[in-house]
Amino acid sequence: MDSKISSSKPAENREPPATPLSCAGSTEIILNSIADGVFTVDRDFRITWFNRAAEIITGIPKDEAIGRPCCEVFRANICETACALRHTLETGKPIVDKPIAILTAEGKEIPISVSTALLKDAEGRVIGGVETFRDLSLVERLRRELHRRYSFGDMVSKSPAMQKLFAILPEIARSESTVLIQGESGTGKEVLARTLHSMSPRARGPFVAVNCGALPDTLLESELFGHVAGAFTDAKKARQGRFALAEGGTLLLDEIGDVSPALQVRLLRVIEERVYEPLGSSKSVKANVRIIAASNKDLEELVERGIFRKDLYYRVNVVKLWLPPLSERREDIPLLTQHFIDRFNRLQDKTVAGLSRETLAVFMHHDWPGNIRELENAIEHAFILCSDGLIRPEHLPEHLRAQSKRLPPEPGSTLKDVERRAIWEALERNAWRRMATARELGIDKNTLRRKMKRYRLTDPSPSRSESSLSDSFHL
Ligand SMILES: Nc1ncnc2c1ncn2[C@@H]1O[C@H](COP(=O)(O)OP(=O)(O)OP(=O)(O)O)[C@@H](O)[C@H]1O
Repeated sequence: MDSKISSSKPAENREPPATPLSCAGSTEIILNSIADGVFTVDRDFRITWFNRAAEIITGIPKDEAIGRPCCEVFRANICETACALRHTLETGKPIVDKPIAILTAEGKEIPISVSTALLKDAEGRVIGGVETFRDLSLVERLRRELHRRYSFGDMVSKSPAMQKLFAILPEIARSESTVLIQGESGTGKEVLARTLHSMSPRARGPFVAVNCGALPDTLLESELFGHVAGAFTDAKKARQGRFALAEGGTLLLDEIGDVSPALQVRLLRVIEERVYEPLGSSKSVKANVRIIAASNKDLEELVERGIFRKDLYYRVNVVKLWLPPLSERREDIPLLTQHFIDRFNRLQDKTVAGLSRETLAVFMHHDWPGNIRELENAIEHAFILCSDGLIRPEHLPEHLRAQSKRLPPEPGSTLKDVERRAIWEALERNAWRRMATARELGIDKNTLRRKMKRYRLTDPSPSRSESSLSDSFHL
């Protein structure tokens, strides 16, 4: 992406122009009428042209800007370390929509996105660079407002079901009732339990989580209740259990549906009477702990099947909260995505701006069996390959990348759009077998081949694409 703007200097002169570049009349009118800031620099990074929006965004009049080094005028947080224009002038490569911050003339920091390109004269010689920039203050304000409206502690969601949940959480947090959180794996049961704890009067006390499904029965028992020295062969010293560690705070019993019948009895007692005995001890210990239980299994069904005690179920099911799977709250995908991008940008000091259109389409079509954890992992994966700009399908984990090839073409209303989509749908119906597809569409196979080439329709399945090539005809 090269930009050509006529220079007032003779083209053969390789020295940076001493006088400002002048845009041809109509170009200048156009550049001054757009909302994006535009400025050009010579090869010494001195500003040679500055449009009206650049004056408005930076608060610096054109006459003051022209001739000065761009870092003095622009005062961006990347000027010293990662100047976008320097990168473009040194590598010849443009930068697109890099989010940065600048200081205005009033000393106010504002977020902007910048794009850069080489500036060439009429003969194609590089005479400097051009930078366009967009004020993101409003976008940022709206984003913060959205975040405020749709967030609750560390959780974000705009889905109606979750909004209802957020509305009752403060009251639930204030009470001492035992809470049961149900939802598929990765839907946020632990983060919800933490949120409840942090909003409760016990917030200054500890939050302790124990995954009851991860330990065998005997270990889990000593993990929960602790043991005295000599309680069993390896118990050289006494050890506190999770109930003791959670004293004065909240204990999350995660995957409670996996607890054995014997241990269910012990849990029932501690929940009912708030006392327990460490292993090997006959002395009862008081437990001042609020209990939150969580399960990705349907406890009611486990009760019906006789796997989970009914009385324990009623004890933990005082307040039941259900977290819907991500596939049932797709409206949350963009919000959660931005939430994780912001978090990884902060943690990894990167400037990833968001998702490309294709990536967003992949995310919106995927079923997310691993729910929010899977989404978070996909974005973390993308951050390995992407430091700034937009996350594109090639940055995604393989299983998602493969899906990007499966997406239907963008809807459109021109005859070409409609034809492209009809061919894609017929190919999908016929598992991308061209003979069968051509037959269904009533066209000859060479016409189908030409149209597939024109519309860039390729078989998304690599293994099949070879066989479908050989079973019908060769490109
Ligand atoms: N509403 C949300 N907003 C932001 N982040 C969320 C939300 N829900 C879940 N997460 C994040 O998703 C990840 C998985 O959440 P969490 O561990 O709480 O799920 P879980 O249901 O307890 O999973 P499991 O059943 O496998 O233990 C965590 O990193 C959590 O911070």
